[in-house]
Amino acid sequence: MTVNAETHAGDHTWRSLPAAQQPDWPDHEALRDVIAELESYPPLVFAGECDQLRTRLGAVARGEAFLLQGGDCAEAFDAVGADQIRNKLKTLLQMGAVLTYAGSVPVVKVGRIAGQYSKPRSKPTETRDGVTLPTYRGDSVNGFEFTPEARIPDPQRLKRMYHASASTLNLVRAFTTGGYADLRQVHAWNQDFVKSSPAGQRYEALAREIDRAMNFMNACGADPEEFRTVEFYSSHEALILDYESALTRTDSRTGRLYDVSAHMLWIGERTRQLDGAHIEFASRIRNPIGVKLGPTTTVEEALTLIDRLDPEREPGRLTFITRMGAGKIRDRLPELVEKVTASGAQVVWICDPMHGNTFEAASGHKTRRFDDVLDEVKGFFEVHKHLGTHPGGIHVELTGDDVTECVGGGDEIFVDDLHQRYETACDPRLNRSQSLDLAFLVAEMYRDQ
Ligand SMILES: O=C[C@H](O)[C@H](O)COP(=O)(O)O
Ligand SMILES: C=C(OP(=O)(O)O)C(=O)O
Ligand SMILES: [Mn+2]
Repeated sequence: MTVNAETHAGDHTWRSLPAAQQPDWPDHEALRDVIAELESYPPLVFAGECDQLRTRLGAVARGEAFLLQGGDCAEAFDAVGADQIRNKLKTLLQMGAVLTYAGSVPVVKVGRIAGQYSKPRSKPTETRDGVTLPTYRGDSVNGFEFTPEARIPDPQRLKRMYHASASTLNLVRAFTTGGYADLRQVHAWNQDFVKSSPAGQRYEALAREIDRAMNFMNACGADPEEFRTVEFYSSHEALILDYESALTRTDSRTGRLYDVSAHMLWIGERTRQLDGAHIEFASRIRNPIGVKLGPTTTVEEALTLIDRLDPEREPGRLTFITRMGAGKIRDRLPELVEKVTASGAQVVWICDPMHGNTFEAASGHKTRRFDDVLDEVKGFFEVHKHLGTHPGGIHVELTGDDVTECVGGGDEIFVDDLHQRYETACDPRLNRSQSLDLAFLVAEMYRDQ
């Protein structure tokens, strides 16, 4: 074990700085008790695993690998079931297989999973039929149900977040190392899906090619054990700093701090203020860090973020997750990439084509068009191709379930279909077929690069 769970050394320099988007906990004593309890809990991940992910992301930064980061917008406590977790994982593994094989590139797989329970919101309250209540801020804070009781922030939920993360991660580790993720199962991940969907059929054809390639390698004497397990990492937005800092521990090997709630943490668009608590917190931990960059990001901000978060200029430490919107990426991204590259920093650039493309349908559903998502990814590839830099990956909101939350895709979903299976607690996710469609299209773009 590489983390000494006994020496809790939660870092508290962030406490003197303004922290955006923190819950208004009504009972501070209860919060203090919860923090003390969380501080005694064992780590969910080990420092050495975070270091390994940083090494993998270093390869992405150098242009030798591609990052696939995806999962729910908001995980929910009542969705910690084997089927839902397996479906999500299956979707990510299928996307990974498509990108690796069709894109001919090693893929680093990171889930928005086992900790993605906290949401920043654009408004503090929500009004329905004349009733105004605090907004839902994720299961770690309050309940989704639209009642005054459910919407009161309850610090006990932070402990449920820990336990839900632990159960999820345990299952993810079992699936990814216990044989289910064996590349020889490449067809099995597609059963129940193939017949019904064009994306599934396209995937089946690719899986047959992968089979042939593996038979060839076996015949050449390659070790089949190589394909038995898959490296898979967890990540979430580091939003509720009381939780993240309670899970920050000193690594006994190096004496440095790691947030052991996930392998990778990212700072959101709404909390990345240079003089704010979130960036301060992120600057103190050794995990790989992501920062979301929206369309208003200036070159100065990007360069200062690098100075604060990656002072040693270590490839793999810092990932910029751009989320400009399909209409803005071709205009906003070039200057950022150009100036950051000219500064000598080697960050990972990945594209979140979801958060700049959200709109409200006439039915009131928050949704995204598959075509806008695709267009933003295209813009991302175009910009990097033009500058001769590496399009390092994608960051997507998806689920393995057959939901109707985003419109378009090969198995077309129309605006009028949205109500059918609209299950997200926050933002609209790509369903399995839309996710696979996207993976095939991204693989083509990567190959053309
Ligand atoms: O990912 C989450 C959302 O984009 C974020 O919570 C803002 O959503 P809102 O505008 O509905 O509050
Ligand atoms: C809130 C999110 O994104 P952003 O910070 O980019 O708005 C998210 O990733 O769910
Ligand atoms: Mn979201």
